[in-house]
Amino acid sequence: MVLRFTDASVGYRGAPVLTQVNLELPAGRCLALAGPNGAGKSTLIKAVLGLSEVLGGTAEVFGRSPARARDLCGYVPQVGDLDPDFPVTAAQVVLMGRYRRIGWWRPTRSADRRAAKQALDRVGLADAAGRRFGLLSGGQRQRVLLARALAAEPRLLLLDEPFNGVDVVSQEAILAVLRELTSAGTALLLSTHDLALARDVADLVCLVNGRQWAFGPPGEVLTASGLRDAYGGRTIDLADGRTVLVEP
Ligand SMILES: Nc1ncnc2c1ncn2[C@@H]1O[C@H](COP(=O)(O)OP(=O)(O)OP(=O)(O)O)[C@@H](O)[C@H]1O
Repeated sequence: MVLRFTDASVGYRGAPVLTQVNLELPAGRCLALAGPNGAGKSTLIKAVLGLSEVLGGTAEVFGRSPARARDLCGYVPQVGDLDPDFPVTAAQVVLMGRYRRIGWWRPTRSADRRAAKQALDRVGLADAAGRRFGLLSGGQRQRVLLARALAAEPRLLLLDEPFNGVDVVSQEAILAVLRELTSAGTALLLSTHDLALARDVADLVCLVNGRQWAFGPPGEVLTASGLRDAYGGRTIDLADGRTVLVEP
């Protein structure tokens, strides 16, 4: 199993942010973390990376503690978390994805540069290699960050709100890569506010808000009553079988 959380609580400096996490993620599957702002989605992603604390229960990543599985995981942070003025090209950002393998103090080899180029190609941005990262659109920057994670050839890829502020072209490019990854056996954990997207792309959904409210296939988790419980809001059932959430 790629991920196995059992009665886990995660948080910072001893204070839990998200409790009662019980989930499993097998290889080649996509798990979406859904929940409102401040629900603890990023904190759970950081727990998998060993960047937030597991305060109770157990959290296994590839059968190890998160810190010991770090090299098997790739991470695509929220675009807004990065400083766009940092003076680097798209290709240099992607090359950073190789540092964990080669050590940042060692010179990159042609194999690393080739892997970085292939990763940029894969997200449809080969032409943008020499362009300054901060001058790319939000969607293009998100794709560059995806390419950086791909360059490390992870077996588990974590993506924090990968579709926030991303246009349709970039969203389609990202979705196509994510589908290729799961077909090749890579596991995905992504957070999203977009419940329709979670329903469409994920094999499994974990609904969180301070605690885990539900975990399972989208059809079982994203029900009107499940969403009402987790969000504490109202939902409207549409004729096409979808449920729309009305924030309180
Ligand atoms: N480094 C930190 N130290 C202490 N508390 C934090 C830290 N990062 C986040 N928090 C708190 O943890 C709670 C959950 O935040 P988190 O970012 O995990 O939620 P989220 O579901 O990802 O939200 P959003 O959808 O807004 O990104 C918030 O109350 C936040 O203030």
